[in-house]
Amino acid sequence: MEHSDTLARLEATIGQRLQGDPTASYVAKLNAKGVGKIAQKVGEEATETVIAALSGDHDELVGEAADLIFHLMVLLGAKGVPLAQVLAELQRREGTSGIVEKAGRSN
Ligand SMILES: N=c1c2ncn([C@@H]3O[C@H](COP(=O)(O)OP(=O)(O)OP(=O)(O)O)[C@@H](O)[C@H]3O)c2ncn1[C@@H]1O[C@H](COP(=O)(O)O)[C@@H](O)[C@H]1O
Repeated sequence: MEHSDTLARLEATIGQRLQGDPTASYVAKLNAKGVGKIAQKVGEEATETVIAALSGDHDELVGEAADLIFHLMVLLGAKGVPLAQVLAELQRREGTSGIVEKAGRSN
């Protein structure tokens, strides 16, 4: 199965589950707690990803990165931001340099 389709399938599943039964779905349970709780989970998973990168092993980092991306996808879904819009923004940046000239600044 193509990995490139995985995020699209996950987005569709999350979209179906957001308003689902909180006793049967983690996505529905998290969404029922509000966007603040989802955002908090993204922050926690980001921190765990950083810790895994600095002191964990390869598999730990893979797992934490998956948790982070999943929770970010839930946040985007809850906020009504289509993944395609984020991918379009990344595509727009393709070929541009990440180094931006800052006039009058030396750092
Ligand atoms: N990819 C995931 C995924 N990754 C992690 N998790 C869940 O995220 C939770 C994170 O664990 P934590 O210990 O940090 O959080 P918690 O203790 O459950 O919750 P809090 O204490 O923070 O409230 C765990 O319950 C994991 O099972 C996921 N749950 C669901 N998915 C995908 O979402 C789909 C829909 O899931 P449901 O909504 O459960 O049907 C699934 O088919 C999967 O594809």
